[in-house]
Amino acid sequence: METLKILNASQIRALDAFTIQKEGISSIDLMERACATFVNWFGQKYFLNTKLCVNIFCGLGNNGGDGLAIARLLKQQGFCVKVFVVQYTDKTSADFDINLKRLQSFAKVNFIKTVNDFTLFSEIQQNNIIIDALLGAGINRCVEGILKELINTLNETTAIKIAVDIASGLFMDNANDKEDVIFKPDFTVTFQLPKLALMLPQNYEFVGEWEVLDIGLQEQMINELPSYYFYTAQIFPKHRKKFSHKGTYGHSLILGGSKGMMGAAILSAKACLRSGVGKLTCYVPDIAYTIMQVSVPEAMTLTTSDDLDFISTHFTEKDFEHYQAIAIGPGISTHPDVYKMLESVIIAATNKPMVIDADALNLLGTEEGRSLLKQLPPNTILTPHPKEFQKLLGLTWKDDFDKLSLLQQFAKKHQIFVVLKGYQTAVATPEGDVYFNSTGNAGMATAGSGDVLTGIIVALLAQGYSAKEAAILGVFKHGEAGDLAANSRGQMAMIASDIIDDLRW
Ligand SMILES: NC(=O)C1=CN([C@@H]2O[C@H](COP(=O)(O)OP(=O)(O)OC[C@H]3O[C@@H](n4cnc5c(N)ncnc54)[C@H](OP(=O)(O)O)[C@@H]3O)[C@@H](O)[C@H]2O)[C@@H](O)CC1
Ligand SMILES: [K+]
Repeated sequence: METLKILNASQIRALDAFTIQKEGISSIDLMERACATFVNWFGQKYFLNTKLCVNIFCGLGNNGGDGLAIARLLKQQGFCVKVFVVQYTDKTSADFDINLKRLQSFAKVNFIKTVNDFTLFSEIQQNNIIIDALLGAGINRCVEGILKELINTLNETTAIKIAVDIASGLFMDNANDKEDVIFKPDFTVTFQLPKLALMLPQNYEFVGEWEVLDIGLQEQMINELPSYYFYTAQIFPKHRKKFSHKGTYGHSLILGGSKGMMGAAILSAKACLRSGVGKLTCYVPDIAYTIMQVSVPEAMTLTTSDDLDFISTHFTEKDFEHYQAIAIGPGISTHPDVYKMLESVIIAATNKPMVIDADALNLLGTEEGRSLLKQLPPNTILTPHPKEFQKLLGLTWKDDFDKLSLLQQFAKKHQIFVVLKGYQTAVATPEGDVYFNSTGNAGMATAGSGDVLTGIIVALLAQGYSAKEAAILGVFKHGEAGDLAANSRGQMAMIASDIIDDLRW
């Protein structure tokens, strides 16, 4: 698994200082390196597009210093560059001063002191670019005064907007107030490591697309610095052995379906079979026996003869002895008898890897259901979307940072894995770590998508992947398949079955 660690602003400052000391360079050299990397990225994106006018807005700290160095380097490459320094205070950083001198030796720098000076850039048009180097990691309060006016004005232009390191006004490690004024970039180009603020849905319009540029900060220290947060850049499945048979890859049991919701169980079953499981048994309501047999011929099907629309069986440990992993939830309905069934499964599944989804989560998210949470076998995987997670908690959150912290506490308290679904799905571990996913797209916000994920995860559990591997790898491959489906049809045309069709292992 390739992950990027997410560090907070003060850790990044320490990493910065350590790199400077370890390499025996000065901070201006590191700034130059970061800016050269940025300009290289920019050049690849807008290669020799000399019609573009690049308007760079600089603050007075090191983020502003970056802006000045980027201006110089872009100018040297033949880009049309205009530079605006906002004088909101008299205090400047040393590296800002050096870069201002370097730039002024061969280019004009415009200074903005009041709103009247906004006429200096009034001609910024659609095909132009705005680079935001006003404030970066050093932000410690919301923006006010001239900075606020400027950011509001820039946000109104139709130019392509790029933030250096992080959008000005956006806090890296904690929540902004709703009223805060923040730059709204199309791209955030951030140095070395992703930042926590980039992970959370509430910040989407203040992040845009984002990319990390490696500026060569010391790996050794990155590895040593503690963090709860990681970004899963890549993860691969294990190789299948040449001398293997279906018994090698485990037997999954999916408990799913009820009248009118058999599709959910079918999608889980198909996704499970497409994810390398050796054998699959589906336990479905009596009325759905034929539906399942016909829809998924590769799966074995079990049922009762009670003529019911839902599963109301009371399971015991013995019922599960032939299975390596269990999934429960897709389409099971929230009938009170189904709750009793779920309770029996949770009690009987001690020591069985298990994934719990959909209606099973709705049942656990009731007053009565929440008391069952403490009986969940350790390492059970829950896969709620935010609404289901809210029910499981029995309370709501102030903002996404608060939600994240509640997620960590919940996973720790119950010693389980929680897959909080959404863009950049967060997988929380019993240790309280969180892995944000890098694959997936908005086309996956469609009925049945979650059922597919459940099928993938239970297949991986049955094959002997640990709960952590199954959750992180499952989420990653689910998103990757979603990206393939979106590439071939477009996000709006995608349905959950396309995600199954596009699974590649
Ligand atoms: N780390 C790395 O690896 C590298 C980092 N690099 C770059 O350095 C950037 C960080 O630079 P930085 O520390 O100088 O902070 P920056 O964001 O420019 O702020 C400057 C000062 O503004 C102030 N201030 C705070 N909030 C404010 C507000 N709302 N409104 C007004 N003022 C406010 C506050 O000072 P205060 O007023 O509190 O004394 C603060 O000190 C980083 O994002 C990256 O671009 C690269 O060059 C090289 C590699
Ligand atoms: K910025």
